[in-house]
Amino acid sequence: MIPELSSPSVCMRDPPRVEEIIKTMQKAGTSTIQVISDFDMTLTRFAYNGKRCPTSHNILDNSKLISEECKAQLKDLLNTYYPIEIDSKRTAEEKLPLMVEWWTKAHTLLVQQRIRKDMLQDVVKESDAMLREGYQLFFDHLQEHSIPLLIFSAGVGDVLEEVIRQAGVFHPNVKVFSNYMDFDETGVLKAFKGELIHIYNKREGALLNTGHFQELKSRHNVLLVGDSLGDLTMADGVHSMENILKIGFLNDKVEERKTSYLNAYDIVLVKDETMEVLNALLLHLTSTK
Ligand SMILES: Nc1ccn([C@@H]2O[C@H](COP(=O)(O)O)[C@@H](O)[C@H]2O)c(=O)n1
Ligand SMILES: [Mg+2]
Repeated sequence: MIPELSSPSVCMRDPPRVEEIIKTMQKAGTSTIQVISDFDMTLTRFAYNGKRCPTSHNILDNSKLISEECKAQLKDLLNTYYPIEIDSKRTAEEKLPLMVEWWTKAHTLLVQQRIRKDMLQDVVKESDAMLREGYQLFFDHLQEHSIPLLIFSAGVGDVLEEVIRQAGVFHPNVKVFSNYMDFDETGVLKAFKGELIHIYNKREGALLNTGHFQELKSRHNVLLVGDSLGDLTMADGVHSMENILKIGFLNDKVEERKTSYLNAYDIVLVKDETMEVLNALLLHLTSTK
């Protein structure tokens, strides 16, 4: 049906079921579809030329806005908590309080750095942030077909918005739900706004009062894209969902995590830094034949 689904990076637990969902969604038409995607390591690359690409947090962590002492502290946090985040032997329940601890400590350190809002543009420009190859087609195609894209991220909203703005793809159909910085009247970071979003609370609760899914209540077919098992709850608030196709990028610790990803995601893209499969799927879903 879609040749790209036979590429070596694609793994599926139940290919006939995937085919059935795709057929049903294509038949229902573009006006019934919405896309919900994670940001870091899903819309952005995990690595380039053998080197890790930064998350929206790391873009700040590695920037000129952060003192050397604070950089070392943020790196220590990353070295302590990231292995826990991707540890396949620990349950989500075990990890949750530790993830809250990571995010809270990192945000406290960032606030202490008195980051200036007007510097964010430069910091993103000077960073190694990279959207996945094929991002232009992905964003433009969704926009052309008026398909809403919700980016649901536990990263830093102001930074990730700047990444997509600088890439020229922050189209009107894109909404971002993330951790936003709160600046004082002089433009200096004083806190993070609202309820903390970390990788294990991406669900209805966080979006409940925003009216987002209420506005999209006629879009019963969801394409969910993520890179963490925590991303699987991003569509929990969708009204009367009829079909959901879950696509997961498996970037790191592939052998240890493959089984759990195959059990949770319909399509698993293993060490695939591109949006080729996702785009082929979108082109198929929006075709009329
Ligand atoms: N201080 C932190 C906390 C988290 N991260 C990474 O960000 C990712 C979350 O963002 P999503 O867009 O993927 O929701 C998460 O996977 C953490 O590894 C970080 O880099 N620094
Ligand atoms: Mg992610």
